[in-house]
This record gives sequence, structure tokens and C-alpha cells, in this order.
Amino acid sequence: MELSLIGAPTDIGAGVAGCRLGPGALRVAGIGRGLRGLGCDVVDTGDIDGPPNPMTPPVDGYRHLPEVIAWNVALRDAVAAELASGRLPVVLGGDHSLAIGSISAVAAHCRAVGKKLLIIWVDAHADINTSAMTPTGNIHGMPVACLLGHGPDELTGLSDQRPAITHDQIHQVGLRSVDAGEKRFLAELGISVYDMRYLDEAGMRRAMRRVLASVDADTHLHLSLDLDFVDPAVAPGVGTPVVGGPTYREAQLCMEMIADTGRLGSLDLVEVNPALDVRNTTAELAVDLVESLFGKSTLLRVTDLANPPLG
Ligand SMILES: NC(=[NH2+])NCCC[C@H](N)C(=O)O
Ligand SMILES: [Mn+2]
Ligand SMILES: [Mn+2]
Repeated sequence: MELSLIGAPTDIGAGVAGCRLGPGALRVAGIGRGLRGLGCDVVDTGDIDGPPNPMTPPVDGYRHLPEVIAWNVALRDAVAAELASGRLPVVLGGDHSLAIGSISAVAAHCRAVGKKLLIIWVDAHADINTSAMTPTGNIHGMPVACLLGHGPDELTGLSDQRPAITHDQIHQVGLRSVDAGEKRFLAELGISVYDMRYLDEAGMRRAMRRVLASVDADTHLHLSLDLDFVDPAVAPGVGTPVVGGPTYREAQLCMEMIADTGRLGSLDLVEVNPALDVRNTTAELAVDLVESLFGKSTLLRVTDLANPPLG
């Protein structure tokens, strides 16, 4: 597997500063070393560049819109370049607004090469706010809406077509903090959601079996991993923690089941906030999860799409 790490050191879309330090923390936690240890060919392309965070209040429902656009254009181009050279991009965020640029590039690439794109959005939040319904103006709460075509033109138009993706190309897993407007919008759009109630009742395994049911040899899986997905007792270094998340083991199972498909094509690692963390715990957790995602397992397991564990 040939991977490219792309650092995006910004918290431009978040309400709390700190995840601009995420790429450095993930490197210190050994993301490159961990992946090389699994036999991956890893190139660290360094950090992309963008405007500083002015920490100003929202204007017309968006905080830092021009700066969010600039970061996402730069990231879109960096992700597109790695995909074009046949490498799997691993975005080291940065806040979750970066998924707009990252997934816009991935969606265009999949159309160009004739692959089916499926996005697994693993998060405590739905991130599907619009300027009309956002309680904060923070654009890290809006990337899913933008990718589906609901948002400012500069953010909905970053792919080869608008919208970048359709509602049937995304599954959301782990949700437990969804704003009132977002609840209505998710239902109206018919988005596939495996919230904590579902995970409590059916378990991570059954949820992921459903998420991955349509995956075949032509599928490109994109994982957008917001570290606030995991319970804050395990992942304290995030800007918008929500109690009652998946355990370490449940998060690992989610990653292992994605790994088993062999179809992971791109990855966002976002919302690690070292300024709020405890001894880099959350970045180290992220590296652990990523290792599982790229095939680390306790035993030698032989798995394939037609023959998944436990049938
Ligand atoms: N990527 C995130 N951590 N998003 C948190 C969003 C929180 C809240 N729903 C908002 O729109 O402000
Ligand atoms: Mn979140
Ligand atoms: Mn998020």
C-alpha cells in the first residue's frame, strides 16, 4: 500500500483553537512509523499552507468563510495530486471543515476512474448544518451539507460537479449530538445514520455489516474519522467532546471491519486538539485506530469480502 500523509494544520472551522497542532501531534505519536511497520510505503508530503485563524465572530452565519475556502482549495489540490499519482491520501487535520476539500477531490477522482464512492462518516456529530440553522457558525459543523450541495458556492463547488456527492453515498456512525435543524435535515434527505441508540441495541458489528454491505471490488471507501467519535474518557483531546461514545474496543472493531474489505481508498483524521489533550493520548489513539485500519490485528486472519468473519 502506498500512502501519502498530508498535514493541514488549521482550526479555521472550529470554535476552539488547538487542532492546528493536530498534524504535529499525530507525527509525534508515530503515524508514519506505525504505518511503515505494517509494510506500507509512506511518504510524508509535509503541511499544506493557508491563512491564519483570525478568531473573529461569524458573519452571515459563517465564521471565517474566506479562510475556510482557502484551506479547502489547498487541501483539495493536495489530495487530488496524491490520488492522481496512485497514492492513498491520509489527511492529518485540522478540523472537520477540511473534509469538504478532501472529499471533493476524492469524489472527482472516483468519477474520473469509474469507481463507486462510499463515505463512512464516523463522528459524534452529523456536521450537516447550514448557515440558516447553525447554532455556532462554525464550518466544521457544516461539511456534510456542503458536500451535498447545501452551502456557499465556493465550498459546494470544489469538486468536478455540484453536489460533490449524493445522500446515498454516505453512512454516519456514532452520532449522539445532533442539532434540531440537523435532525430534520437528515430525515428529509434520507441519510443513513447509525447513532448511539442503534449501536447500543444492535452493536458495532451489525451496524458496520450494514454500512459495508454494498462494498464490492469497484468501491472506493473514504473514511472521515472525527476523533470525537470515541468516548471522551478515551479521547479527551477534542474541541467538542460528547459523553456516551463508543469504547476503545468498539472503535477498533469499526476500523478492523473497514480494513477487512480491502477497499479503503482515502482517509481524514480530524479534530485532534493537542491543546486540550492529556499527554498526547488522543493522537496516540488515532495512530492505534489507523494501524487497525491498515491491517494490524492480533492474529493472522484470512478475510475477504465474500468470506467475512462470523459470516
Ligand atoms: N466536526 C465537529 N466537531 N463538529 C461539531 C459541530 C457542533 C455543532 N453541531 C455545530 O454545528 O457547531
Ligand atoms: Mn464531531
Ligand atoms: Mn465532525
